[in-house]
Amino acid sequence: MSTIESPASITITRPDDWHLHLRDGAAMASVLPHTARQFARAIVMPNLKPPVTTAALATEYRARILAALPQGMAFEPLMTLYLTDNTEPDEIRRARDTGFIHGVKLYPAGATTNSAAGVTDLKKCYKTLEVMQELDMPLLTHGEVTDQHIDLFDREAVFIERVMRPLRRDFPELPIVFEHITTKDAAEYVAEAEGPIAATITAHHLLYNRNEIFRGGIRPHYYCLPVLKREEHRLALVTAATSGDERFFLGTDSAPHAVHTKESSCGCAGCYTALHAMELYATAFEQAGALDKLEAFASLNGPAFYGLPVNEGTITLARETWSLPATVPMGEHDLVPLNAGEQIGWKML
Ligand SMILES: NC(=O)N[C@@H](CC(=O)O)C(=O)O
Ligand SMILES: [Zn+2]
Ligand SMILES: [Zn+2]
Repeated sequence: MSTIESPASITITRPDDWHLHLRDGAAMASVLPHTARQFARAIVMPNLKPPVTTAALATEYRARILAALPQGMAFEPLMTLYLTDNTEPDEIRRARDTGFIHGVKLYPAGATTNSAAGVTDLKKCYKTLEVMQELDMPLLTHGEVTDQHIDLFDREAVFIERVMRPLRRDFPELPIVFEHITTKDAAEYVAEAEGPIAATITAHHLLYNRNEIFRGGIRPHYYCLPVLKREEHRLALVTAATSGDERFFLGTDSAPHAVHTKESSCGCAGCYTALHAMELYATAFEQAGALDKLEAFASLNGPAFYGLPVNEGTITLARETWSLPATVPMGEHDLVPLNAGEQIGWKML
């Protein structure tokens, strides 16, 4: 692609989303076309109710996704399993045998949306992790400790010390994706660690710091987990994403929630960006003067880590201003996308 700083458009290899929430049923049917328009493939998170804990459940979930895909749209869901204290090692073998399950997700119990069935103590999973390491099955981590005594803004940094370092010492060959990193600590850890480790970065964590949650009042659509951090952390994430380091790749963490569950006295965590993800990433990369690094981050580094082919075909993003809708349907409800009603300066054609 072009390396000119302010091109009228950019064309890159068709990208993938390496961290996505699609939900299920009617909600999934409403949001799926947004992602399928933007991305060829996505790593589909397993935090349904009940969670996707077995290869059989993932097989059924995948079939429901493919059945909901509008005619003429090409999209490949890359499935994941939800790790629990009781996941059997043989379940990993069954998952590997499907050929379409590409990772096992660690949700520390209580860390985020639908994580109640998550892992209480990683030591309980060691036999299963051994098989994952043997089969080269990536562990995808929501990297926050759940200790209520730890300040919310410090939970990712503490996770590195309490969970990630011991885990990587015990399983040095296990491929790990540190999902949706939000801190300088995580960006530096991933850049410097030995062995097979990578990280996904969301568009909203590249564009916003924590002020955004409180600008002019409390703004629930900017609340996600891990929560937005200080500006110095945002800058470190931009540096990592635009560095060309192949350990960093795109994961939107687009997380649809019905509007009434976010605009509430105890609102859910999650930002919806599936509608305009590539436009947001282009904005962030342009601000950093690094549009020429967008293709590696969005389309090349993820497949290399997961051992999958790079997509065929391209997408074009044009410098064109358009407005995000105030809401979009989500099953029988509506959701409010991030940047609802705002203008954005790039448009995916
Ligand atoms: N990111 C979020 O704030 N929410 C995600 C869960 C997650 O990725 O932690 C969701 O499922 O809604
Ligand atoms: Zn998460
Ligand atoms: Zn997520």
